[in-house]
Amino acid sequence: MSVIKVAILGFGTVGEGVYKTIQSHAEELERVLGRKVEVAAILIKNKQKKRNINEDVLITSDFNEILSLPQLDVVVEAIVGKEPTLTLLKQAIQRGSHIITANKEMFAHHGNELFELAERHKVSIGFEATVAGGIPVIQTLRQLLNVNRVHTVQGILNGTSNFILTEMREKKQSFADALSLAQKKGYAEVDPTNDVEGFDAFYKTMILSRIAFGEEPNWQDVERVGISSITSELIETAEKLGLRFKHIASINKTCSHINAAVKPVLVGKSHPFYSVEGVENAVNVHSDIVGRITLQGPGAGMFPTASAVIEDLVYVCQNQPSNKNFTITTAENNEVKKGNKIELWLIQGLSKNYHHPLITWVAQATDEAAVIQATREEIEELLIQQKATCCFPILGEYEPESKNQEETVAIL
Ligand SMILES: NC(=O)C1=CN([C@@H]2O[C@H](COP(=O)(O)OP(=O)(O)OC[C@H]3O[C@@H](n4cnc5c(N)ncnc54)[C@H](OP(=O)(O)O)[C@@H]3O)[C@@H](O)[C@H]2O)C=CC1
Ligand SMILES: N[C@@H](CC=O)C(=O)O
Repeated sequence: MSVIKVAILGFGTVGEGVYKTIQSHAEELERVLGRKVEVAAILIKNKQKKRNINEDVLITSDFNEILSLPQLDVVVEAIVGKEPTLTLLKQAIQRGSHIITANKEMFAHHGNELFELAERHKVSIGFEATVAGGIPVIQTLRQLLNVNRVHTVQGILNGTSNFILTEMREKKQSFADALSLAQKKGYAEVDPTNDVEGFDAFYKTMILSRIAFGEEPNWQDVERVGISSITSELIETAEKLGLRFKHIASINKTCSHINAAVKPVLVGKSHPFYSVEGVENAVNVHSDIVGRITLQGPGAGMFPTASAVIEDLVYVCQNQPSNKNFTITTAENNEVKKGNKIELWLIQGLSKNYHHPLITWVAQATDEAAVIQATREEIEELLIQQKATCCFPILGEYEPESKNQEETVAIL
């Protein structure tokens, strides 16, 4: 019986998880693919590190040795950064191998280039692991929503950020300690600035936008804010109001263009993301026939990510065209012009005595923080004039948490 030969680039959290899963699920893979799957080679950087890899696997830091193997059906990429990754994957495609990547930074920047090359060489690309870890969001959008017109996609897309926010709230951990734990657990990027400043979620959002709307917004127009400014005090204040901080990406398409933002916002109990905690991610798709669908699951870590890669292994071995059904029908929202919509905000530092005809006070959390209703323009004006120190939008409805809370939070 012929065998499917795989090379894994990188043997860190993801690469090792893929290697172990190919072994632990060998029977299932053989059953579904009709052939055994064998890891032929692993590319690493540091040859001195001790690794638990079978002797018959080629371990090398020279990709040419992998390209020279007599058979190479699939190259799984789980290394870091745009280069040398892009170059290695192009070489793999040119050699006729299907590729699978977990590397969102590289894929957000160069996905289209790889698709064109893959099409010419008649190979497939799997990239499920680039967005939301173990949640099969790419396949869901690709296979289940061909006729639905998608209005909006919202998601918690960075496991590390959600983990940090949860640890800070539940266990009263400091930001630094929570980040350090996320690193130990293998959730964070090699450079965790990517996680906590929103770059990782931004790349994932761009990949999702391509799937959901067939195109991306202009990258410069996307508001990208990370969680590094969220203090324990802010988290505590929000909790008093029955709200939780979540780092949320949102994308929608209006008549003329795609809007996207990646930033910390507040959600109340009725929001589907309120209970998405720890390293979990969630993606909510709103489309015209089905309504709202929320997918939730582990957004980072060894085996959740390996799960996405292994399912992609089946997908590419069945030689699905890499770009199949990439564009699904989109609904055009006739939204009120950005900036003029009245929204709910948690605002800090605004004097209780401040009155403005266009600002409605909803609840006072502490002497320093309140929930107000205002347009984004008014909020920006308050910040420019330094009448407030910071503010965060509240998604969905705001309801005080309990009777008890109504006593402590003055509803005006
Ligand atoms: N961790 C996670 O939960 C998830 C990560 N990802 C993505 O997967 C990729 C890998 O992440 P992760 O496993 O966490 O990273 P790690 O840092 O744990 O592992 C990276 C691996 O890549 C190897 N490597 C790095 N640079 C090179 C190079 N130039 N040539 C050869 N090998 C190289 C390292 O080699 P050596 O061991 O020798 O140092 C290491 O084995 C990243 O792009 C990440 O964004 C995607 C989804 C989830
Ligand atoms: N660092 C990423 C890993 C998965 O993509 C995250 O925390 O989400």
